[in-house]
Formats: sequence, structure tokens, C-alpha cells
Amino acid sequence: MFYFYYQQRDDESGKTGCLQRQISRISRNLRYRISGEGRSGTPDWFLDKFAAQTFDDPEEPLYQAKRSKLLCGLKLAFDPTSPAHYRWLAIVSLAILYNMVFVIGRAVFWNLDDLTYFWFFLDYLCDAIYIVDTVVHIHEGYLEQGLMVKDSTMLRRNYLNSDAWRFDLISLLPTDITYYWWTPGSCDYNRLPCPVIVRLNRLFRLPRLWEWFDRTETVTSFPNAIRIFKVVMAILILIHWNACLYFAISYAIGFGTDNWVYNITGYRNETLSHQYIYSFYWSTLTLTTIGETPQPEVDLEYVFVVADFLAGVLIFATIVGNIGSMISNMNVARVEFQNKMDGVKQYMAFRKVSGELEARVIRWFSYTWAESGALDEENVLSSLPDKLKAEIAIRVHLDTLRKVRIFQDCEPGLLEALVLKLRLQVFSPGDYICRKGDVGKEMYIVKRGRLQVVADDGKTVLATLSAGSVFGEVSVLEIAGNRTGNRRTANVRSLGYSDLFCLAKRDLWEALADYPDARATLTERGCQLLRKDGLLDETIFENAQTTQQSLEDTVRKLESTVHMLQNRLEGLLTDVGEEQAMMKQRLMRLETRVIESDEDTDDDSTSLDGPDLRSEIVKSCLAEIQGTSFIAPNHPARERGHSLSIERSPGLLHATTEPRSKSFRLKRILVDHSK
Ligand SMILES: Nc1nc2c(ncn2[C@@H]2O[C@@H]3COP(=O)(O)O[C@H]3[C@H]2O)c(=O)[nH]1
Repeated sequence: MFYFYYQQRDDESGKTGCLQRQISRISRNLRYRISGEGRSGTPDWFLDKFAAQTFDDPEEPLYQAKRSKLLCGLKLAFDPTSPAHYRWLAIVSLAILYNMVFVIGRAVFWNLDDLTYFWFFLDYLCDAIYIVDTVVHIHEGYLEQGLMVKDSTMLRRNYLNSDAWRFDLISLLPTDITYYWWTPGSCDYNRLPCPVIVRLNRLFRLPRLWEWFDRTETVTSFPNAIRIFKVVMAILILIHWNACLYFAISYAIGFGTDNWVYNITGYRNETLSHQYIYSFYWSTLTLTTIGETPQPEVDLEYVFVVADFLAGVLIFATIVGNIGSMISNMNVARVEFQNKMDGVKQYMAFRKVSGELEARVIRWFSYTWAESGALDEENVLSSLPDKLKAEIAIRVHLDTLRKVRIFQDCEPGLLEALVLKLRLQVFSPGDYICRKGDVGKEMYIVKRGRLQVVADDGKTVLATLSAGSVFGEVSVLEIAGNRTGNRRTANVRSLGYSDLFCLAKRDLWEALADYPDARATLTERGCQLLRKDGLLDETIFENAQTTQQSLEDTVRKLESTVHMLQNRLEGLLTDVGEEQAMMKQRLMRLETRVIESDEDTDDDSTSLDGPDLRSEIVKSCLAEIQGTSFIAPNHPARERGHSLSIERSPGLLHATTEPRSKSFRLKRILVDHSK
């Protein structure tokens, strides 16, 4: 429950052994300090302090480590998803429930409050639980960017930023201080309520109870049962509170003053049990509006009864509706299955299917329901990512898969790939899974049951298959030399009920494409069976093996050639890149020279031809960048929306705008790579 962890800021200096020594020293110091000086403070406050003290000792070998900012501290944090935290919430919930039931009960039914010391013990036990819970609540870890935050300072900040601290604080207020003036045990039928009413603030801890219910709903395998329990509990507490209010109103109006209020006179009516049972009974009748209740006589009674009726109608209608839908949800699988079965039965009756077949179908339905509850595994798991689905499937089917020889030594990847493609099929006694001569489209793995491989006569049993056996692979693998081609080589019949995993041919091929060893094992097994039955043409098989061998060699050679070519191409690409970089640099140098020579003149209409220096520069530019075309993208003419054409003649460069043809001086010359 407690996380004591090291926070190490300097990786170089941390060594587990040293850290353990420090921790034990810090704990020793902590114990000494707590017992010796009795100082208070949060544990991590202490621990940080002592850690600093320990490291400040120059004799300490880790003194240097401290200098390089190794901070080693014990921190207190609670993981809100841990089972220990969940159990703690259960304890807090009990304390809250205690307060919810007994504070109001004892405040009204004075006889109940007589056992003063007993109640004191329970009250302060609950208060102690509340105090510890506040510490736990403050140090509860939370997720930030998917990681659990365990830093005490951040946890405290997070707690103070939430609303929870207000509720915790109110529920911790020591309201019982009023007992000093208002002594417990001093109330009777003349003086109500009892002083314990001041403890009502303890109910502000209610959010923790809801938290526990939420966690329980998530954790449990029976969420509907928990929901129903929660609703029933809410109803009972509501009735209890209403009963207490009825008794309190009867006191306010005056016990026995009319027929509506509680009549306290008489030996039986004076007893606590009768007072409570009658009030509870009255409350149940009124809230559920299912029985005759005494007619109210005074205004307050009318108001109270009307409020009760309204609450009853609204709250109970909601609650009962919820319970109804929960119960129908619990049966939804059964109802759906029943509907499917009825549909098939109606269809068989309509199509006049033989009685024997009908009976088999019905037997199949009952077996499927009894064994798996008609669970649609694919749908149930569809929302999970493939990896998780595969993990669940492997766990669920592990026993079967362990028995399958080809899966025993296979790589986990193949197992994952295959397990996701497996579909469960159920066969009844006498069902033929495949018949000799059918086209093979699936391979099967036996999960449960016994099957027989039978010859054409339907009687000669070639082999018996049980859990973990694989069959149907011969026709699916398309073994070269198989005389039956892709046809089934034998009949397979289910002896009793059998559950089989079915793997489609395409899925099997896809999975085996990446796992040649597994494929070879399967093919080898298929060959053995074919040889046994004389269905393998050895010549074709050997030829195919040789061809495959040479094919594999060719592929291997091709692969190495491709690899070599790739290397050479990479080298060439690097050369081209370097050349390009050099070219760019030279071009930049040239541009700079052109711009520098242009800076002296502003004349827009200056032609580039002529025996001046610029022309010479452009000439050398052209000579430098052979075959590359030029544009002047930054020229003012282009900015004004004129089209700009560049002409290149040997030794000259003209920039001309449309519509007016005019020569411009080029201020910048760039290489247009797109051309
Ligand atoms: N032909 C043959 N198939 C067998 C035998 N034992 C089990 N089988 C399986 O029965 C399956 C029938 O369909 P396939 O031919 O696809 O694959 C066959 C084998 O996987 C046997 O002895 N002979």
C-alpha cells in the first residue's frame, strides 16, 4: 500500500546497495526522532529532513553523491488502483454507513442513545478512520500523461485543487465539542433530538462511499448484482431516514395527539423496537404508496405526507425502473438465444424438416447454451486491441493449444497470429465435420471431445482424434503430389459433442507465410498421412521439392544481387548529393558576384548585352552552370503582375516583360530546379 521509493536526481551516483543503506539509516533516524523528541509532521517532511542530515555528514561515503545533487527521500503515496486501497475504501465505507444509519437513528430514538460508552467507542473509531482516510486521500496518486504521480507536493496540490478537501474538512469538524454544553444521554420523549445530531457533518464523506461502489462495480464479475445491492441499500436507508423523520414529526406535534402521529402510551408502544418497527412500516407504506396509511389531521402532517408521496413516486419509480432494466439486462443473453432457437425451430417446422434432424438441432442448441451460455466471443472482445485480444485468447485456450504439437515449439508471434483467427464450432454426436472428396477450406483443432477418421464405408476407423489433435490440414496445405489435390482425404465424424477451433485456409496460409518452419512441420505430417494411405505421388513430390530448392536458391541469389545494387545506389546517391551541394555553393558565389556588380546602377531598362562587366559575369555564370535555365523570381516586373520571360542565347541573358517587351537588369539569378 505504501510506496516508498527513491527519487534519484543524479543517475551517475545512484547504486542500489548504497541507497538501501541510506534508507535503513533514514528509517532508524526517523524512529529515533519520533520517539525521542515527539515532533510531528508529515512523514515525507521528516524523511527529506533526515536524508539531508545524513548526507551532510562528511564521513559519509555518499557525501559527494549528495554534493552532486543526489536527493534520496522516502515518499508517501497510495496507488488508488491497488487492491489495498480498495480494501481501505471498504473500511471507510463501513464507517460512513454507520454514521448514515446511526446518527439520525440515535438522534430521534432516545432509547437507542442510552448505551453512551458503546456509541462513544464506535463514533471515535469512525472518526479515527476518517482522519486516516484524509491522509490517504491527500496522498492518493493520480495519472498525468499516463503516468502515476507520486510526488507528495504534487499530490497535495492536486488534492487542494479538487473539491474533495472541502468535504473532507467539513466531515472532520469536531462538532461533538457541543457535548460540553449539551450532554449526551440527557434526551427522552420530552426532549428531542439527542445531542448526537451534531455529528451529521460526518455524512459529508459520502463521496468516498460512491467511490467504493464504483470501484466494486468495475472490479467485480457480477456488476448487476452489485448495482441491485446498491439500489436496495439506497431504498432501505431512504426508508430509515423517513421513519426517523416521521418519529421526529410525531414528537414535534405531540405523541398520541391524533391518529396520524405515533402513540407512545401503552407498554408495547414505549419499547424501542416497536417505535422503530412501526415508524419503518409507516415509512415503507408511505414511500412506496402501496398501502393504507392513517389520514393526516394537521397541516404539518399533510405537508409531510404529500412530500413523502412525491418522493415515493419520483424516487421509487426511478429505482424500480432501474432494477427492472438491470434484471432484464441480466437475462438478455438468454432471451436472445431463446429467440434464435425459436426462429430455427419455426423454420424447421415450416420447411418440414425431419423429426430426427430437428431433434439434433435442438440438442445442439441446448449443448451450446449449457457449455458456453451462447457467448458471442468475437463480439464481446471486439472493442479490445488485437494484442490484448490475442493475450486473452491464448490464456483462455492455453490448455488446448499446449496439446497441439505444432504450437508447442512455435514462436509466440505465430501463436498470436493464429489464435486471433480461431473460431469455435460445436458439433453434435454423429455430425460429419468433413467428408472425403470435399474441397478443403478449413483446418481444425480439437478443443474438446472425440472424433473418428473413418474410411469410405463409414465403419473402418482410421484414427481417433482427441483434445489437441489437428486435422484437415492435408487438403488445405496443397501438398505437391497429393493425388486428391485440394480434396479431403478422409471422413471425420464427431463421436459425442465436440468443440473444435476452425481455422480458414486463407488465414492459415497468411500466418504460415512468415513461419516456414511451422509450415514444414505441418506439411511433413500431411505427407506421412498421404504416404500411409498411398495418396502421395513421390515423383511429383520430389520434383516439387527440387524445384522449390532451386527456386529458393534463385531467390537467395536475387536477394543478394538486389542487396548489392542497393548498396551501390546508395553510394551513387551520396555522390550526387555532395556534387549538388558543391554546385549550390559555386552558384551562391556567382550570385554574390552578380549582385555586387549590380549595386552601382539603378537603371531598370539596362540590357544585359554589351561589353560591360555584368555581361561578362553572366557569361561566366552560364558557362559555369551548363544547361541550367534561369529565372529572376524577385524581379519587380513579376511583382507587378507582368509575365516575365527569360531568354538565353550564347553568352547573353535577357529578361523581358509582357505586354511591353523590355529588357531588365537582373538583380538576382537563381537556379530553377523544377525545369
Ligand atoms: N487420409 C487420412 N487423413 C487423416 C488420418 N488421420 C487423420 N487424418 C486427418 O483427416 C483429415 C481429412 O481431411 P484432410 O484430407 O484435409 O486432412 C485429413 C487429416 O488431417 C489418416 O489416417 N488418413
